Amino acid sequence: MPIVERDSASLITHALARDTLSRLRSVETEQVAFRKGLVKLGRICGYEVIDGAMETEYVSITTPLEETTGERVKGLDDVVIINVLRAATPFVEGLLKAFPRAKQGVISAGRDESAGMNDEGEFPITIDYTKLPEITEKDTVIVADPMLATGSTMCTVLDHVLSDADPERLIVLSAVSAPPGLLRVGEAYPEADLLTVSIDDHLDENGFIVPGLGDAGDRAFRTK
Ligand SMILES: O=P(O)(O)OC[C@H]1O[C@H](OP(=O)(O)OP(=O)(O)O)[C@H](O)[C@@H]1O
Ligand SMILES: O=c1cc[nH]c(=O)[nH]1
Ligand SMILES: [Mg+2]
Repeated sequence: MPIVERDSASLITHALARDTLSRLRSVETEQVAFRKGLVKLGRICGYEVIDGAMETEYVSITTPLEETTGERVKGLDDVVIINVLRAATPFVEGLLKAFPRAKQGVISAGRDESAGMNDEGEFPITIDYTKLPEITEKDTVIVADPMLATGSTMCTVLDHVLSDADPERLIVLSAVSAPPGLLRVGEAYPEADLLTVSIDDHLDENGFIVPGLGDAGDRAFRTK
C-alpha cells in the first residue's frame, strides 16, 4: 500500500517514510540529523514514486548460467527533477539516489515572510535564480519541495517550469503539506499529481504548517 489516493493528493504511506518524517518533526532533532532525515525521506519517496507511478518492461538478460527474462523500469532517463532552493536540497539529494540519471533544474524561490500572507492566504514569492534543463514531451517532471504550505511558492515555480514546456507527466512531491496549499496547486495545475507523505491539519497565522516541522530551510541550514 505504498501510495494511497486522497481527495486532494496521494499519500506516500511507506512505514519508513512515516518513521523518518516523525523524527524530522521532533524539535529535538538537530541540524545534522534533520538534514540526513530529509535525504533519507527523499530516497524513500523516490523509490515509492518509481514503484507507484512508473511502469516496468520485460528484457532478456544473460546471467552467468543462462538466458532469462528480467525487468527494467521504463522512462528512468526521461525524468527531470526540479530542486526548489533551498529546503529541497537535501530532499533532492535523496531523490537522486532513486533517479541518478535525472536531468536537474534549480529554482531559488523564497517567501517574503516579512510581508505576511495576503487576504487570499498567499505570500509574495521572490525568484532569484533559475537554471532549467530542456524539458521534452517524453519527460516526467518531479518538482520537489519538502514543504507545501500556502502553495504560493509551488505555483510560482510551476509557472516558471511550465512556461514553455509540456511534459508527459508532472509530479509535485512534498514531505509535509497543508490543505490550502494542495487546493491552490491542484486548482492552478489540475494535471499535476500531488504526492506527499503527510497532509497536516492547518496553517497558523504566519503561514506555518501545523503540526508541521517548523522552518525546514532554517533547520537544515542552521540559519536561525
Ligand atoms: O507553500 P508556501 O507557503 O509557499 O511555503 C512553502 C515554501 O516555504 C519554504 O521555503 P522558504 O520560503 O522558507 O525558503 P527556504 O527554503 O530558503 O527556507 C519551503 O521550502 C517552501 O519552498
Ligand atoms: O511550515 C512551513 C511552511 C513553509 N515553510 C517551512 O519551512 N515550513
Ligand atoms: Mg524557509
